[in-house]
Amino acid sequence: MTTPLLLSIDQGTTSSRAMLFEKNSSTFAVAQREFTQFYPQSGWVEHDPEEIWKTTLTVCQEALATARAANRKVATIGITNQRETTLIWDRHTGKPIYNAIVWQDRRTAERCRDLQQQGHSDKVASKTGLLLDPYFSGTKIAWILDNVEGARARADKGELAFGTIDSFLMWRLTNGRVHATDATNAGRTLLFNIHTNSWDDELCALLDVPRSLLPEVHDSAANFCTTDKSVLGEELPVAGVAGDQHAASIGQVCFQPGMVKSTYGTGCFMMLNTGTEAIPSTHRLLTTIAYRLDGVTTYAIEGSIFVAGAAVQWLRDGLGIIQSAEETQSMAMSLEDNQGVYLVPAFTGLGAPHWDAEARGALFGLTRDSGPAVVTRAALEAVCYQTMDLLNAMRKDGASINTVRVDGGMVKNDWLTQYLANVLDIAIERPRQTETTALGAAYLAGLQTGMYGSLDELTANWQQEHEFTPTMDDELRKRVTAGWADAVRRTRSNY
Ligand SMILES: Nc1ncnc2c1ncn2[C@@H]1O[C@H](COP(=O)(O)OP(=O)(O)O)[C@@H](O)[C@H]1O
Ligand SMILES: O=P(O)(O)OC[C@H](O)CO
Repeated sequence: MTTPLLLSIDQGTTSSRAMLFEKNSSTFAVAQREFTQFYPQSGWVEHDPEEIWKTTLTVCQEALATARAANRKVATIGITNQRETTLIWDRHTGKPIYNAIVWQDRRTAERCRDLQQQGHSDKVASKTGLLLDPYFSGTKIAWILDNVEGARARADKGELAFGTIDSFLMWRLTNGRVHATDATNAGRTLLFNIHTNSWDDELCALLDVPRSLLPEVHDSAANFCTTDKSVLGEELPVAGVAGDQHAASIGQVCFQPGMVKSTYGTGCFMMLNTGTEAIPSTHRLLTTIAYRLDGVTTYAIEGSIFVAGAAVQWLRDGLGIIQSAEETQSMAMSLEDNQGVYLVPAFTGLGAPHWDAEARGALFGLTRDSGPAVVTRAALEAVCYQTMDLLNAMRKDGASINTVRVDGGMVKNDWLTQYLANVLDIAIERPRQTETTALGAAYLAGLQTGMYGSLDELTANWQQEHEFTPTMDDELRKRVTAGWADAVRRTRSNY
């Protein structure tokens, strides 16, 4: 008998994807749909929750149809999702009361500044590992409650539910029977104490979020729910849930302290496993729950960059200077150097280690000769320099890092991955299976349902496809990284 497949739902910032994996981590099928990004005001980013649901349902149905056509059984579902993105819906109808406010959205910057000025930063950091930044869910929840007519009163009456996207999908997959999330997603709300592993009343009061809104929090591998037959045509257990960056760490099998992965999707997120100890960063990185298994929390230090692949999308959809993301590779390669041009893609502010919500993007060093290729190259280079800033901050925090495992949509770009090795001056490992986010969620579900007996079994599945080693001379590295540092300095809101 053939081994059953694992279905992973990867609800990302720009697309919803369903992937079927074999037990050995190879891909059996993929279905994917992009959806609309809404930018209603400067610094605001929203998604239509019904479009998120519809695209997710469609890709799941397509993947399940592929399995059925091949006479293959699907054992379980894992869910992974864009984190922090905030939804509030009516418990009775399941209808969201406002669009999803996306993690990149900056509308609560002023509220965060007020909280900082009132002296709440240290308390929030010590309980949540996070900073008071609009990136996280807490202030977005309060914004919806205070700006949608009647919402606060309905929340006080217990009529509304809050969830990150995983929570919303489980609600819909079960026709409203289950309101749950996992510890990694809960840990990104500013309301969850990552040391006691529970919602924190003091933080809920500080951010003005009623406790009645919040979902039940489980381990990342747990019996979350069983899908309703009327939704997917069959009852399937959802047995693994994790925020996408945490899932990517699992897919990259970063189970040992000191192991690092960096994922290049819409944003870029670098995560360093620090074991069962939560280590506070002294260089403006986040302390986060890497995963929670069997009630034991493994922690990580994370560097978060808001714009990576999003810069490539801007070249395509905003400027119209490329037709497809793939073209960026040949355009970057067509130039011998960057001609002194730097793009700081602070479209929605700067994330780690700067945390400057008011900064906005800038291009430096343009001349009359600067054309599409140099701007394209600057966008790719920016992704690498930003990763370098994160690596340096991790090193200043005391980490000893010799290799970085990379994944996500952008790392198919060999030029980018080589340039990353060049500016970081370390080896970059690209795995055979680069869909590590979806894979990580599948692994969690497989662990819970007994398909895998241990983390070691997952580790044995990981295979390197290519190692990129540095080829840039020190002098050039010094020159380009100094050029970047100067561009960032001039982009800061306090410049
Ligand atoms: N060959 C490529 N070169 C550069 N960027 C790419 C390439 N292929 C995809 N991308 C970028 O990667 C991103 C998609 O990665 P993905 O991991 O699917 O993102 P997400 O999960 O955030 O939606 C897009 O922003 C796209 O522009
Ligand atoms: O959609 P991605 O892959 O860029 O990930 C989004 C992150 O989870 C935001 O924190």
